[in-house]
Amino acid sequence: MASVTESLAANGNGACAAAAPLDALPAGRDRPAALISPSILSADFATLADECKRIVDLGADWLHIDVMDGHFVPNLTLGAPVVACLRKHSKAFFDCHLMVSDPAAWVQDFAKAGADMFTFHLEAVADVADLSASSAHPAVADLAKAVRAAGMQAGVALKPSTPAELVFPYIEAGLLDLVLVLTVNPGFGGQKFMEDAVSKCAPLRAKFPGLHIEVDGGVGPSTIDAVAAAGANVIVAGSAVFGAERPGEVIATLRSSVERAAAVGAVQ
Ligand SMILES: O=C(CO)[C@H](O)[C@H](O)COP(=O)(O)O
Repeated sequence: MASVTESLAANGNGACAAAAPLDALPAGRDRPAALISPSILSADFATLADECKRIVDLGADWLHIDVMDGHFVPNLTLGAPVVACLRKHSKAFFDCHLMVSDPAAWVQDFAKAGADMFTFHLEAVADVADLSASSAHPAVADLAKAVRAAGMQAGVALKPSTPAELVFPYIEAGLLDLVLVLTVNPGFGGQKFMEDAVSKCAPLRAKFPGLHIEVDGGVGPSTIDAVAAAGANVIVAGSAVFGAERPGEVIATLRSSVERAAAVGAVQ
């Protein structure tokens, strides 16, 4: 699997190239395809395998799996054993978001369980005060490398209060496949979308045109246009999809908003 930086190098858009002005990006330049990743946090856990199949059949590209340890966030969900059970029923891309205090402890278990993306929180691995926009923190870099070495793609998640620039060193070093921008404080589905937080996507998209930028929290038909305009291409939606009368229509609405924004190319 090529890393983001390898892909950028291959298509002539090195990650270190000067960022284009936000309003001057050529239409669709290298932005990865729209991917809709419904969060199974809002599914009926009693029939999880059936819920996963239903939502993939209705057009979901990935399945977003929220893992919470009751410590990093004040809620408990599921762990690697449940992912392993789901893997027996689904070939879908498992987009796992680890809201846990010690993500390094779970890399091998999630790899064995069949996770495809392992996204850990920057704030769980180092004190935000010790992070910098210009140099990589060894604990974060080592964890991203360990995720890749275990055969998964590596993602880093940012709480709403964490600046986007703190993740730049790891993208520039070619260590990340995805950055997850939280637009709610992590822990629960069904919260109100924080519009301020989505503005973090714009500098990421301007500097890293080929990066997967995922937005999660309060995303649905009424908020997707702001998310898409900011440059996100991977869309997580829990209650808006699983709570809908016609989830397939919601998935299609989310996708077409991202595709429209990518065709225009600008980020706001
Ligand atoms: O990470 C999460 C919460 O920590 C969830 O993925 C997210 O909040 C999705 O739920 P909704 O779309 O209902 O806001």
